[in-house]
Amino acid sequence: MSKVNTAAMDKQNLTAIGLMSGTSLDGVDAALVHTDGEAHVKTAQHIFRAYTDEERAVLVETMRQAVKWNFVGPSPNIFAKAEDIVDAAHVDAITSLLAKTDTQDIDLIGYHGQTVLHHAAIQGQGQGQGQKGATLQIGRGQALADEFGIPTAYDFRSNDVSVGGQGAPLAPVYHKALVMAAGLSGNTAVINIGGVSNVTVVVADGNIAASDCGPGNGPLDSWVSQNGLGEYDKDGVLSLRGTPDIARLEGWLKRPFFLKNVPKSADRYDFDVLSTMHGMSIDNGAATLSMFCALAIQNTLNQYHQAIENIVVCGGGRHNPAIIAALTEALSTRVINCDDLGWDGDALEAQAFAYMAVRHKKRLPLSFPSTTGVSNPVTGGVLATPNK
Ligand SMILES: Nc1ncnc2c1ncn2[C@@H]1O[C@H](COP(=O)(O)OP(=O)(O)OP(=O)(O)O)[C@@H](O)[C@H]1O
Ligand SMILES: CC(=O)N[C@H]1[C@@H]2OC[C@@H](O2)[C@@H](O)[C@@H]1O[C@H](C)C(=O)O
Repeated sequence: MSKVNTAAMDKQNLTAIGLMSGTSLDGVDAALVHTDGEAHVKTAQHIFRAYTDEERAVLVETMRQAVKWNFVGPSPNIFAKAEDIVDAAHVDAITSLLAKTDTQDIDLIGYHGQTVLHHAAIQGQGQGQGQKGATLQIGRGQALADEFGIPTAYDFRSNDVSVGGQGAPLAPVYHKALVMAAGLSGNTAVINIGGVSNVTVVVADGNIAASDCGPGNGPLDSWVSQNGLGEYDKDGVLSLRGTPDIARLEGWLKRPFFLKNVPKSADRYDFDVLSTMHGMSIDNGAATLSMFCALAIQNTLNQYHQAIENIVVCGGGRHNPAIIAALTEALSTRVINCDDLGWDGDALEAQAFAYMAVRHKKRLPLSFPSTTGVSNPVTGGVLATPNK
């Protein structure tokens, strides 16, 4: 199958499929975007392809082995099997997306892959002056390029890490485009609550700053599944019944991650608080973890010392009323569900990688000193061109 439109490559607006398999390991989001990689963004269809329980079990085990491997020596054998699963799930996702659209001329695919291990760069005295981090996203860009006959940008984080950046978050450049198009007045924070949470502050003149905040739904998901109650706290039912343990929260918030300056990045498994939760009821544990997510976001926003008029929330955590209530209380302000601005909060990260694929193609920067701590704005991604 070939859907490449090489003649269209030079046009200002390109059509790209963006793909994201996030730290929650719930599945793959695929989204279609028409964009010039700058101010013009027109979003189209989105689909979600869930991982099966068997697939998720392999990915969870892969991450467990990745932590032990720690980037030292040959990578664990399970990585190849996990990469097959990740590639195949993305092929399914693209196939379903293409079946849902009349658009035939796809110029690019932006393939994030699955992060299996992420070590943040250690901050130094100046931007980009510390010790470099390391990051690994599995998923073969060439496999998708060959399968669909569409050039595929992948490995978006390595370049930033190689020049001393945190390698994350990268979505801020897309958040900026959405905020500017929405015409909100005043400063805006876009908060993504996935397995890990992150924020982009877009100030009224268009400058951006960003950082990971810390735990999103990750620890709560682990608590729920460890207690045999499913994959996540659906609609916040458990959290809403419980009472947060303030003393525990105060202790958790003294951990090194929270003492670092923005911009900083995190791995889903950087917050091993579950080992300190023995004896808690399921409901109180869930309530405490929902509030942990909210306080981590508050802690990050406080570092900007800036009035923020609009707080916009996207990512799966916006579906959890306990997290939203805790966030509203912590920030003493109303939070806006991004869907109310006409954004699709479940598709946003996939859209961001479509947008970034186009920026890669145009050699535009993906990250900035104020978003990942790199010394200078840098682009990112590697391009796989179809062999057939
Ligand atoms: N109805 C719901 N009620 C409560 N929580 C929900 C609901 N729907 C989704 N979630 C939460 O959202 C999570 C998925 O969010 P999302 O897809 O944004 O994460 P991700 O993209 O995998 O993570 P990251 O952004 O860290 O890469 C689920 O694991 C769950 O915790
Ligand atoms: C290393 C990695 O995969 N980080 C993810 C993760 O999930 C949320 C947060 O942590 C963010 O930093 C990033 O993803 C988004 C898409 C980003 O780079 O903006």
